[in-house]
Amino acid sequence: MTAFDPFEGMTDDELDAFIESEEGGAGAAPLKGNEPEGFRSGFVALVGRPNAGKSTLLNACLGEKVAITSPVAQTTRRRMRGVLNREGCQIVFVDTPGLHKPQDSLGGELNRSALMELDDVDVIAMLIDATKPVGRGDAWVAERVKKSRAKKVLVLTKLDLARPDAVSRQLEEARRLMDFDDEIVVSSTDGFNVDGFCDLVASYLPEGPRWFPEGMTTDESDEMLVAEFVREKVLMRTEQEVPHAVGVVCDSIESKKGGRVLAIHATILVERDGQKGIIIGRGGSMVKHIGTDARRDLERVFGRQVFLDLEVKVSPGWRSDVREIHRMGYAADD
Ligand SMILES: Nc1nc2c(ncn2[C@@H]2O[C@H](COP(=O)(O)OP(=O)(O)OP(=O)(O)O)[C@@H](O)[C@H]2O)c(=O)[nH]1
Repeated sequence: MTAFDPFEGMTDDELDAFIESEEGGAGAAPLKGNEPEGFRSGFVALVGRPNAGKSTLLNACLGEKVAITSPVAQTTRRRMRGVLNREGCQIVFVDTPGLHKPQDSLGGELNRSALMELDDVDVIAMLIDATKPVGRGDAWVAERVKKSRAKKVLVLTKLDLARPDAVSRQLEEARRLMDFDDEIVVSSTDGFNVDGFCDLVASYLPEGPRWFPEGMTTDESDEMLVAEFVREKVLMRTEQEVPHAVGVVCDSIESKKGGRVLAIHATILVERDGQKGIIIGRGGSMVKHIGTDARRDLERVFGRQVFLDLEVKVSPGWRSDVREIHRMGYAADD
């Protein structure tokens, strides 16, 4: 069962080429389509500090939610691609984990995953939050971005929250970080300049055929979408150290009742018994809320009724175990 069939519309030869080239994308062969002359296609990485608004901008560009978002820093734990097909171009956005000073193995792996993208894309959109002072964190990101040969676009986010004088100040500060090829201010929640942002990055893409079939929105598997939507609901409903200690694995997705119902089992992993108690809640109330919230989103994504069974387990110190981090699908090479 797949919600987004990544292979839809591909010939057998294209499928072989796609599989051989490590899931397609940067470094892979483009599809041989019959795009009109002048068709543009390429990769745009969204990078920046945690919470800068990368995943929210990705969802706004695509017009549907494929990446989870939350007020908790370091929500994104995987490099995720979102494909936007417009007249005359295909933009493959690459959402990356926020770049930050790592506190544990998970943080280190997240940085590595984000940095790996920088050399392999056509455009880097460096996002800076209009409401937070441009600081050492942004300078650190800029130093890494500078080394890439990609075109560099400064994107000032959350315009709806900032005063006009603060926006001008912020732009001046951001321009000092590096010589950007272009700049734009956006509000992803209001939709302000989201189309303009797509036009701008598209203008820097090289001419060439599509990289992904037209009907495809994301390269995430159904299992990963389930795990991420469940994790988002945990982030929304819990506080303090709990969100960072949570990992989610989707164990199974079964089609039932002639395909009308999906029975999904997922495990929420935490590091300590106390965190398990918080996730389960009094009389199981918290995990029930998380399940209800996630089920609503998943029914929309999969377009059918979902039965979601959640289990909570303790896996001490998983964030310090690189193998466990990768098994859960977080960070580079996954
Ligand atoms: N008001 C407003 N809030 C925004 C906007 N863009 C993002 N946010 C909020 O900012 C918070 C962080 O957004 P994300 O998109 O998750 O940020 P991110 O850069 O992907 O974060 P990491 O996963 O930590 O790297 C969320 O609470 C969003 O709702 C915007 O344009 N306006």
